[in-house]
Amino acid sequence: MPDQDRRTDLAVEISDLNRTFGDQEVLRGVDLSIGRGEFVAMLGHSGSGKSTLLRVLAGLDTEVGGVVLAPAERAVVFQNPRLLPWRRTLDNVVFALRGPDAVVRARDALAEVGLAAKEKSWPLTLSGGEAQRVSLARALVREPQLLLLDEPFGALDALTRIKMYQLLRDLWGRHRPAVLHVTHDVDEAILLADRIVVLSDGVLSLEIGVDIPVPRSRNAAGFAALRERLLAELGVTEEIGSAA
Ligand SMILES: Nc1ncnc2c1ncn2[C@@H]1O[C@H](COP(=O)(O)OP(=O)(O)OP(=O)(O)O)[C@@H](O)[C@H]1O
Repeated sequence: MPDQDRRTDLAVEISDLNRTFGDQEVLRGVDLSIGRGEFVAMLGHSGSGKSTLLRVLAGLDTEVGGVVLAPAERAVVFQNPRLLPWRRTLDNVVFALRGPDAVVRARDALAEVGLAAKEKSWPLTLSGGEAQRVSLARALVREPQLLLLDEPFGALDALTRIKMYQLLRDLWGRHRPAVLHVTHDVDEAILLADRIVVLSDGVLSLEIGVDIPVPRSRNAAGFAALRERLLAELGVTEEIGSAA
């Protein structure tokens, strides 16, 4: 995968991306661009091809058709924090970092996610939210131009999630990577993203800007309408308890 042309305003340019597994066409003619520093959320049903697309952008899958341009400096955060259990928290962030200032940078990154006091802790002693904060620190300490998030808050409780939204927005504001954030959560996408795309059976079926001023809340004007639009695109209705 070639490096993105540094003269453009785009961090990611995907055109006519196709991926098949056997005779299953998992991604079909996907076109997607992400601007430098832009925050894009991707919604889609289970099995629609979101993780496949993310893996392609991460450079983990090259068996594809079409053109994919993405920066070499990229980092991925998964639903499972994937910390190395035999390394203390700080050593997990230092891991794979080069240079004489690696430890200082890792300490700064841990402080940024509010975990300076946990640098000597073992990963198994951290809460789920703390472990995911370490995972974010490990990703951002390398100052990636592209941050790929694969349902990063999917395993967290609802209250921790809300705190993580704030943290992620703050981190993004300070470091300004381009972000592709894969989620099943429509509210999460609206609260966080500049633009939302919907992947339906391997095809990008909707692309929509989020025109709600920041700071955002679920009560903001336009939130409910956008939510309805996205749920309709996903083919979901929310009338729990209505007579069948
Ligand atoms: N390595 C693989 N070999 C064969 N099929 C695969 C492989 N990876 C993904 N698939 C198939 O591609 C389709 C899309 O999978 P993918 O993981 O991208 O979906 P997803 O939208 O991320 O789903 P979820 O939201 O459940 O994580 C699925 O039908 C899956 O079985």
